[in-house]
Amino acid sequence: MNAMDIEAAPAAADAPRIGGVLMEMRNITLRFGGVKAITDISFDIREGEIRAIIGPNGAGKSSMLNVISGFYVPQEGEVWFKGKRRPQMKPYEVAQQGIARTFQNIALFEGMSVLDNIMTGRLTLMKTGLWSQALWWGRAQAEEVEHRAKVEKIIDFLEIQHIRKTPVGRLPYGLKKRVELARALATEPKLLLLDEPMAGMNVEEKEDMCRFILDTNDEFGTTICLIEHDMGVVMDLSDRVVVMDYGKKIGDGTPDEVRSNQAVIEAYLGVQHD
Ligand SMILES: Nc1ncnc2c1ncn2[C@@H]1O[C@H](COP(=O)(O)OP(=O)(O)OP(=O)(O)O)[C@@H](O)[C@H]1O
Repeated sequence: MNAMDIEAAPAAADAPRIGGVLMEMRNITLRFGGVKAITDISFDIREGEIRAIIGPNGAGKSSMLNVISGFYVPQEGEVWFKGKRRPQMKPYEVAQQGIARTFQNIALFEGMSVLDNIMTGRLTLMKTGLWSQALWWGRAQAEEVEHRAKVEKIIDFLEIQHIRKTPVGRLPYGLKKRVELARALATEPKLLLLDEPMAGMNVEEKEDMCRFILDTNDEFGTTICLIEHDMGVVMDLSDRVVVMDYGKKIGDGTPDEVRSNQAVIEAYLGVQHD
Protein backbone atom coordinates (compact mmCIF):
# COMPACT_ATOMS: atom_id res chain seq x y z
CA MET A 1 0.00 0.00 0.00
CA ASN A 2 1.29 3.47 -0.74
CA ALA A 3 1.81 5.92 2.10
CA MET A 4 -1.19 8.07 1.34
CA ASP A 5 -3.57 5.45 0.10
CA ILE A 6 -5.71 6.52 3.01
CA GLU A 7 -9.01 5.15 1.72
CA ALA A 8 -7.57 1.65 1.36
CA ALA A 9 -8.90 -0.92 3.80
CA PRO A 10 -6.58 -1.53 6.75
CA ALA A 11 -4.54 -4.72 6.61
CA ALA A 12 -6.17 -7.73 8.24
CA ALA A 13 -5.27 -7.83 11.90
CA ASP A 14 -3.52 -11.20 11.60
CA ALA A 15 -1.58 -10.29 8.42
CA PRO A 16 2.17 -10.19 9.13
CA ARG A 17 3.36 -6.59 9.34
CA ILE A 18 6.81 -7.38 7.98
CA GLY A 19 7.21 -8.96 4.55
CA GLY A 20 10.06 -9.99 2.26
CA VAL A 21 13.27 -8.14 1.49
CA LEU A 22 12.63 -4.71 -0.05
CA MET A 23 16.18 -3.37 -0.20
CA GLU A 24 19.50 -5.10 0.04
CA MET A 25 22.93 -3.57 0.42
CA ARG A 26 25.56 -6.06 -0.71
CA ASN A 27 29.21 -5.57 0.27
CA ILE A 28 29.10 -1.79 0.09
CA THR A 29 32.39 0.08 0.27
CA LEU A 30 32.53 3.87 -0.01
CA ARG A 31 35.68 5.99 0.01
CA PHE A 32 36.28 9.73 0.03
CA GLY A 33 39.84 9.97 -1.28
CA GLY A 34 41.88 8.20 1.39
CA VAL A 35 39.00 8.02 3.90
CA LYS A 36 37.02 4.77 3.96
CA ALA A 37 33.59 5.82 5.20
CA ILE A 38 32.01 2.37 4.65
CA THR A 39 33.87 -0.95 4.51
CA ASP A 40 32.21 -4.00 2.98
CA ILE A 41 28.81 -3.68 4.65
CA SER A 42 25.82 -5.89 3.83
CA PHE A 43 22.33 -5.77 5.31
CA ASP A 44 18.74 -5.80 4.17
CA ILE A 45 15.56 -3.87 4.85
CA ARG A 46 12.33 -5.85 4.86
CA GLU A 47 9.01 -4.61 3.60
CA GLY A 48 6.99 -2.91 6.36
CA GLU A 49 9.71 -2.84 9.01
CA ILE A 50 11.33 -0.01 10.91
CA ARG A 51 15.08 -0.46 10.49
CA ALA A 52 17.59 1.70 12.33
CA ILE A 53 21.24 2.40 11.58
CA ILE A 54 23.16 3.45 14.67
CA GLY A 55 26.76 4.02 15.65
CA PRO A 56 29.08 6.56 17.25
CA ASN A 57 29.97 9.86 15.51
CA GLY A 58 31.78 9.32 12.23
CA ALA A 59 30.73 5.66 12.04
CA GLY A 60 29.42 6.11 8.47
CA LYS A 61 25.65 6.23 9.08
CA SER A 62 24.90 9.32 6.98
CA SER A 63 27.15 8.00 4.23
CA MET A 64 25.11 4.78 4.20
CA LEU A 65 21.82 6.70 4.04
CA ASN A 66 23.27 8.69 1.16
CA VAL A 67 24.12 5.47 -0.67
CA ILE A 68 20.55 4.24 -0.20
CA SER A 69 19.15 7.54 -1.48
CA GLY A 70 21.45 7.52 -4.50
CA PHE A 71 23.35 10.64 -3.45
CA TYR A 72 26.61 8.70 -3.14
CA VAL A 73 27.68 5.93 -5.48
CA PRO A 74 29.78 3.30 -3.69
CA GLN A 75 33.07 2.23 -5.29
CA GLU A 76 32.25 -1.39 -4.49
CA GLY A 77 29.12 -3.38 -3.83
CA GLU A 78 25.58 -3.59 -5.11
CA VAL A 79 22.27 -2.01 -4.13
CA TRP A 80 19.19 -4.16 -4.73
CA PHE A 81 15.68 -2.73 -4.60
CA LYS A 82 12.46 -4.70 -5.09
CA GLY A 83 14.40 -7.75 -6.24
CA LYS A 84 16.42 -5.95 -8.92
CA ARG A 85 19.96 -4.68 -8.91
CA ARG A 86 19.77 -0.90 -9.01
CA PRO A 87 21.88 0.68 -11.71
CA GLN A 88 23.70 3.93 -10.97
CA MET A 89 20.95 6.51 -10.55
CA LYS A 90 20.56 10.21 -9.89
CA PRO A 91 18.81 11.04 -6.57
CA TYR A 92 15.65 12.19 -8.43
CA GLU A 93 15.48 8.84 -10.23
CA VAL A 94 15.78 7.08 -6.88
CA ALA A 95 12.94 9.30 -5.60
CA GLN A 96 10.84 8.26 -8.60
CA GLN A 97 11.36 4.65 -7.52
CA GLY A 98 9.54 5.43 -4.27
CA ILE A 99 12.36 6.33 -1.88
CA ALA A 100 11.92 9.57 0.07
CA ARG A 101 14.05 11.13 2.77
CA THR A 102 14.31 13.82 5.38
CA PHE A 103 17.57 15.55 6.24
CA GLN A 104 19.64 16.06 9.39
CA ASN A 105 19.61 19.79 8.69
CA ILE A 106 16.08 20.65 7.68
CA ALA A 107 15.83 21.30 3.94
CA LEU A 108 12.58 23.25 3.42
CA PHE A 109 11.70 26.45 1.55
CA GLU A 110 11.62 28.86 4.51
CA GLY A 111 9.69 31.62 2.73
CA MET A 112 6.94 29.33 1.48
CA SER A 113 3.89 28.21 3.46
CA VAL A 114 3.63 24.78 5.04
CA LEU A 115 1.03 23.80 2.43
CA ASP A 116 3.22 24.88 -0.52
CA ASN A 117 6.24 23.09 0.94
CA ILE A 118 4.28 19.86 1.22
CA MET A 119 2.93 20.35 -2.33
CA THR A 120 6.52 20.29 -3.63
CA GLY A 121 6.55 16.64 -2.53
CA ARG A 122 3.91 15.94 -5.19
CA LEU A 123 6.05 17.29 -8.06
CA THR A 124 7.56 13.97 -9.07
CA LEU A 125 4.04 12.49 -9.23
CA MET A 126 2.55 15.20 -11.47
CA LYS A 127 1.65 13.99 -14.94
CA THR A 128 0.71 17.20 -16.72
CA GLY A 129 3.54 19.25 -18.17
CA LEU A 130 4.71 22.68 -17.21
CA TRP A 131 2.83 24.40 -20.06
CA SER A 132 -0.54 22.86 -19.19
CA GLN A 133 -0.01 23.82 -15.58
CA ALA A 134 1.03 27.36 -16.44
CA LEU A 135 -2.07 27.81 -18.61
CA TRP A 136 -4.28 26.02 -16.04
CA TRP A 137 -5.80 23.73 -18.62
CA GLY A 138 -8.53 21.30 -17.59
CA ARG A 139 -6.38 18.25 -17.02
CA ALA A 140 -3.84 20.23 -15.00
CA GLN A 141 -6.66 21.73 -12.94
CA ALA A 142 -8.16 18.31 -12.16
CA GLU A 143 -4.74 16.98 -11.26
CA GLU A 144 -4.02 19.91 -8.96
CA VAL A 145 -7.29 19.27 -7.09
CA GLU A 146 -6.36 15.62 -6.66
CA HIS A 147 -2.87 16.48 -5.36
CA ARG A 148 -4.30 19.05 -2.97
CA ALA A 149 -6.70 16.47 -1.56
CA LYS A 150 -3.82 14.06 -0.83
CA VAL A 151 -1.82 16.85 0.79
CA GLU A 152 -4.77 17.85 2.97
CA LYS A 153 -4.97 14.26 4.23
CA ILE A 154 -1.31 14.36 5.20
CA ILE A 155 -1.85 17.67 6.96
CA ASP A 156 -4.68 16.10 8.99
CA PHE A 157 -2.67 12.97 9.68
CA LEU A 158 0.30 14.93 11.07
CA GLU A 159 -1.97 17.36 12.95
CA ILE A 160 -0.61 20.53 11.36
CA GLN A 161 -3.88 22.09 10.16
CA HIS A 162 -3.32 25.17 12.37
CA ILE A 163 -0.07 26.10 10.57
CA ARG A 164 -0.97 25.20 6.99
CA LYS A 165 -0.71 28.83 5.78
CA THR A 166 2.28 29.79 7.96
CA PRO A 167 5.64 30.40 6.28
CA VAL A 168 7.97 27.61 7.38
CA GLY A 169 10.66 30.08 8.47
CA ARG A 170 8.41 31.21 11.33
CA LEU A 171 7.90 27.74 12.80
CA PRO A 172 9.66 26.26 15.83
CA TYR A 173 12.15 23.50 15.13
CA GLY A 174 9.93 20.55 16.09
CA LEU A 175 7.16 21.64 13.73
CA LYS A 176 9.63 22.21 10.88
CA LYS A 177 10.72 18.59 11.30
CA ARG A 178 7.09 17.51 11.11
CA VAL A 179 6.59 19.53 7.90
CA GLU A 180 9.65 17.84 6.43
CA LEU A 181 8.10 14.48 7.26
CA ALA A 182 4.86 15.65 5.64
CA ARG A 183 6.66 16.58 2.44
CA ALA A 184 8.39 13.20 2.34
CA LEU A 185 5.04 11.44 2.86
CA ALA A 186 3.53 13.51 0.04
CA THR A 187 5.75 11.59 -2.37
CA GLU A 188 3.91 8.39 -1.32
CA PRO A 189 7.14 6.58 -0.53
CA LYS A 190 7.59 2.86 -0.41
CA LEU A 191 10.74 3.40 1.63
CA LEU A 192 11.12 6.43 3.89
CA LEU A 193 14.62 7.44 5.05
CA LEU A 194 14.81 9.59 8.16
CA ASP A 195 18.12 11.25 9.01
CA GLU A 196 18.11 11.95 12.76
CA PRO A 197 14.39 12.74 12.98
CA MET A 198 14.63 13.62 16.71
CA ALA A 199 17.82 15.70 16.64
CA GLY A 200 17.48 18.97 18.54
CA MET A 201 14.00 18.18 19.83
CA ASN A 202 12.70 18.49 23.38
CA VAL A 203 11.08 15.51 25.11
CA GLU A 204 7.54 16.41 24.07
CA GLU A 205 8.53 16.95 20.43
CA LYS A 206 10.36 13.61 20.43
CA GLU A 207 7.27 11.82 21.77
CA ASP A 208 5.16 13.40 19.03
CA MET A 209 7.64 12.46 16.31
CA CYS A 210 7.86 8.88 17.61
CA ARG A 211 4.08 8.60 17.46
CA PHE A 212 3.95 9.93 13.89
CA ILE A 213 6.70 7.55 12.74
CA LEU A 214 4.93 4.57 14.29
CA ASP A 215 1.55 5.68 12.89
CA THR A 216 3.01 6.13 9.40
CA ASN A 217 4.43 2.62 9.52
CA ASP A 218 1.34 1.13 11.08
CA GLU A 219 -1.41 2.82 9.06
CA PHE A 220 0.21 2.95 5.62
CA GLY A 221 2.67 0.06 5.85
CA THR A 222 5.53 2.41 4.89
CA THR A 223 8.96 0.83 5.31
CA ILE A 224 11.21 3.11 7.34
CA CYS A 225 14.98 3.28 7.68
CA LEU A 226 16.28 5.79 10.19
CA ILE A 227 19.48 7.09 11.70
CA GLU A 228 19.11 8.31 15.25
CA HIS A 229 21.43 9.09 18.16
CA ASP A 230 18.79 8.84 20.89
CA MET A 231 19.20 5.22 21.94
CA GLY A 232 15.92 5.07 23.86
CA VAL A 233 14.03 6.14 20.75
CA VAL A 234 15.87 3.68 18.52
CA MET A 235 15.26 0.73 20.81
CA ASP A 236 11.57 1.62 21.21
CA LEU A 237 10.84 2.23 17.54
CA SER A 238 12.88 -0.28 15.61
CA ASP A 239 12.23 -3.84 14.56
CA ARG A 240 15.92 -4.39 13.70
CA VAL A 241 19.05 -2.36 14.13
CA VAL A 242 22.32 -2.24 12.14
CA VAL A 243 25.27 -1.02 14.20
CA MET A 244 28.23 0.65 12.50
CA ASP A 245 31.58 1.65 13.94
CA TYR A 246 34.53 3.10 12.01
CA GLY A 247 32.73 2.29 8.75
CA LYS A 248 32.24 -1.39 9.58
CA LYS A 249 29.17 -3.34 10.61
CA ILE A 250 29.62 -4.60 14.16
CA GLY A 251 26.06 -5.68 14.93
CA ASP A 252 22.75 -6.47 13.29
CA GLY A 253 19.60 -7.76 14.92
CA THR A 254 16.64 -6.96 17.13
CA PRO A 255 17.07 -4.23 19.75
CA ASP A 256 17.56 -6.91 22.43
CA GLU A 257 20.19 -8.74 20.38
CA VAL A 258 22.07 -5.54 19.66
CA ARG A 259 21.90 -4.40 23.29
CA SER A 260 23.66 -7.55 24.45
CA ASN A 261 26.27 -7.60 21.66
CA GLN A 262 29.74 -7.19 23.21
CA ALA A 263 31.23 -5.34 20.21
CA VAL A 264 28.36 -2.85 20.35
CA ILE A 265 28.74 -2.32 24.08
CA GLU A 266 32.47 -1.67 23.61
CA ALA A 267 31.90 0.76 20.72
CA TYR A 268 29.50 2.77 22.83
CA LEU A 269 31.73 2.69 25.89
CA GLY A 270 34.57 4.00 23.74
CA VAL A 271 36.92 1.02 23.98
CA GLN A 272 40.11 1.81 22.03
CA HIS A 273 40.63 0.10 18.65
CA ASP A 274 44.01 -1.37 17.66
N1 LIG B 1 31.77 14.27 1.81
C1 LIG B 1 32.77 13.74 2.53
N2 LIG B 1 34.06 13.94 2.20
C2 LIG B 1 35.07 13.38 2.90
N3 LIG B 1 34.88 12.62 3.99
C3 LIG B 1 33.61 12.39 4.38
C4 LIG B 1 32.51 12.93 3.68
N4 LIG B 1 31.36 12.54 4.30
C5 LIG B 1 31.75 11.78 5.34
N5 LIG B 1 33.10 11.69 5.38
C6 LIG B 1 33.88 10.92 6.36
O1 LIG B 1 33.37 9.62 6.37
C7 LIG B 1 33.29 9.12 7.70
C8 LIG B 1 31.85 8.76 8.05
O2 LIG B 1 31.08 9.97 8.11
P1 LIG B 1 29.50 9.98 8.28
O3 LIG B 1 29.06 11.41 8.27
O4 LIG B 1 28.89 9.06 7.31
O5 LIG B 1 29.35 9.38 9.76
P2 LIG B 1 28.10 9.43 10.74
O6 LIG B 1 28.06 8.12 11.42
O7 LIG B 1 26.88 9.83 10.01
O8 LIG B 1 28.53 10.57 11.76
P3 LIG B 1 27.61 11.57 12.65
O9 LIG B 1 26.85 10.71 13.61
O10 LIG B 1 28.64 12.40 13.34
O11 LIG B 1 26.74 12.33 11.69
C9 LIG B 1 33.87 10.20 8.60
O12 LIG B 1 35.24 9.91 8.80
C10 LIG B 1 33.72 11.45 7.79
O13 LIG B 1 34.69 12.40 8.11
